[in-house]
Amino acid sequence: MEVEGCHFQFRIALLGDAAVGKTSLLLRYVAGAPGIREPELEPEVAPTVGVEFYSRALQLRDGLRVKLQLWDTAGHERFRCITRSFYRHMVGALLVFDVTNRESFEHIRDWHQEVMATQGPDKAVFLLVGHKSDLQSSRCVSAQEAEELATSLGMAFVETSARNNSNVDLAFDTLTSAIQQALQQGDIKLEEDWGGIRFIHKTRSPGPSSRNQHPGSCQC
Ligand SMILES: Nc1nc2c(ncn2[C@@H]2O[C@H](COP(=O)(O)OP(=O)(O)OP(=O)(O)O)[C@@H](O)[C@H]2O)c(=O)[nH]1
Repeated sequence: MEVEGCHFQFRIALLGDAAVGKTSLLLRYVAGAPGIREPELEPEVAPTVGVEFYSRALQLRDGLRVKLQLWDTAGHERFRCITRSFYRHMVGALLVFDVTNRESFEHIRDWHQEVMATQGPDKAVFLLVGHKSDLQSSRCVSAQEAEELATSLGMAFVETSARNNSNVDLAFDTLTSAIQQALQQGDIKLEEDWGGIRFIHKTRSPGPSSRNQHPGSCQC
């Protein structure tokens, strides 16, 4: 995979039932980017209407630079036709449930199925996220059964808490690395007319020895 002077953009969505904590998880992740001060307290968040957009840049293990375009989707059923229209344009999804809400866990297969039905099997990489892990006393989904579900669906599992800032970076890093691996192995392919992954080439500025080349510009 070419690295120097180039980077990728990965489009990733957070999917899951209403109020499982998708916005809080995403706000915590975006606030944790280098140079951004962490929020002092988890803010009271309003339910998402349709889809909202965020981004964060990442440097991967081998020096590859990735810009994550992050889509926060509404969990409520009445927005489903809007969120569905985004599935085809993403390469990764965090399937989020609330460890204190059994129903949200039971709906994970439906979320997965819905994306697969829209996208086809070779486009999306998933991560199962058990959120609100700080609420241990009211937990009703064990880590073991979540692991089993993740394995049966062919994805990794991470438990997170926006309140404790626990494993937030790990969740996004795990998904990003899995996308990178799928790309390197050819399981996912770059396609001109598909926005899930964009390859952004930043050409060098012309030096004395490159006078005949067209001056390049960064398209990011
Ligand atoms: N204890 C605890 N509460 C959380 C955590 N993350 C979010 N919450 C709370 O859960 C509630 C719902 O959080 P949101 O982030 O709005 O959930 P959402 O999944 O984006 O909801 P929709 O936009 O309706 O789909 C809010 O009251 C949050 O404060 C967490 O890690 N721990």
